[in-house]
Amino acid sequence: MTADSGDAPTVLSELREKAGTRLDPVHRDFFEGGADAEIALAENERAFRRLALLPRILRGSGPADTAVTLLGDRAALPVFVSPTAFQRLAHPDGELATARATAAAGTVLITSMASTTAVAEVTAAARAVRADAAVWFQLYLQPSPEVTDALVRRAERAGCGALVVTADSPVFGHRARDDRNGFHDLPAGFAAENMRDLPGAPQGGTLDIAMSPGLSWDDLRRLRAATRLPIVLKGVLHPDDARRAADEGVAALLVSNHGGRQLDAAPATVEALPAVVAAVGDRLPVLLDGGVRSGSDVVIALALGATAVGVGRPVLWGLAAEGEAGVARVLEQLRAEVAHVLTLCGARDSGDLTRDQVVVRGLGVAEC
Ligand SMILES: Cc1cc2nc3c(=O)[nH]c(=O)nc-3n(C[C@H](O)[C@H](O)[C@H](O)COP(=O)(O)O)c2cc1C
Ligand SMILES: O=C(O)C(=O)c1ccccc1
Repeated sequence: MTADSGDAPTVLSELREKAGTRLDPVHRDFFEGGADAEIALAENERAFRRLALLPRILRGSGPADTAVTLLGDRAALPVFVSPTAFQRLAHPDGELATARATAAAGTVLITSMASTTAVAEVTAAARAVRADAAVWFQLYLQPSPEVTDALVRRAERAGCGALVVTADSPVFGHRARDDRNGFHDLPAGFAAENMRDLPGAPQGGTLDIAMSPGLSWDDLRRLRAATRLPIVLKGVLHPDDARRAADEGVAALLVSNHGGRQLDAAPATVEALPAVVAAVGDRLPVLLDGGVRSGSDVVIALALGATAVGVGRPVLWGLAAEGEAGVARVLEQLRAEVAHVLTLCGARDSGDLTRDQVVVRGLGVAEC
């Protein structure tokens, strides 16, 4: 039996399958799952498949250059690692393996506030591989400013180059798989290591990560005043919020629906991207994550105006399947695919791509 057309196995899909055989099914559901009916989760991938790339020809573009600059950090590929929680549940080396592989690939790691390894250990592992490795810290603003401040100091001391503030989680999304499995906490022997020794934390234990619907632009402004680190706002979908974020002095935006794990009715991120780019693309870098599974997906997002894109689950698949080597394989595969697709599109780099090169599949008949 052959796979349905469009479903041929890829390096990433094979790592996903291997991860599935290695993971505890409860943890696999936690990593793979989305909110509610998992519509946003499915649509992130499907929306890329509804788009096509119109190649340009005979442009003499030469070999592709996949490198981009992200907030002053050089990335060898326009793909960064999006923050994902609890990586030690995927592999014993957890966040350390991800940090080493990402540093070796020469791209940016966004490490989660909900990591099972302390941020200082994550940055140390990355820097041991590459002295100038870029690690950014993902932050959920906490209702207590003292707690937020302590987390920011921790990220600063660890040498993080930016704070990535996740703003799409005024409450935790409903995850039906986790509810069914009764998965709501880390198992014994694992902890959210960044949450130790914070104001209000129990002696020897960790403070729970709070999500709060009370947070506002005022809280973001307070954060800006409390740090010199650039701030990336994660979870932007509405162009008016993009404009407001730019007005507030945010350094970059990350168009994201949290991998379909928060608002299930949220649009696919690649469908939300063009309006955000139109609103603020000339003022600050616009990043995207959600559903990126191939070099074509990356190039489509770049042609629509993204500076770079993030991958969440693909990194977890590599990690669960093969540890550090698996994460390295995911990033190398995407780098090679991006280079190949750029060349096939007649582009040396993302600056050669134009918006008109992205078309919607299935609408071509009207033009005939
Ligand atoms: C298992 C898992 C854990 C996640 N944990 C976090 C997190 O701690 N903080 C955060 O901002 N986003 C988190 N996300 C969302 C990712 O940063 C990212 O937006 C999403 O995974 C991108 O979609 P993709 O998985 O299709 O690549 C998580 C996603 C997954 C799948
Ligand atoms: O699962 C998630 O998507 C997530 O963001 C998260 C945040 C805190 C703890 C665990 C997971």
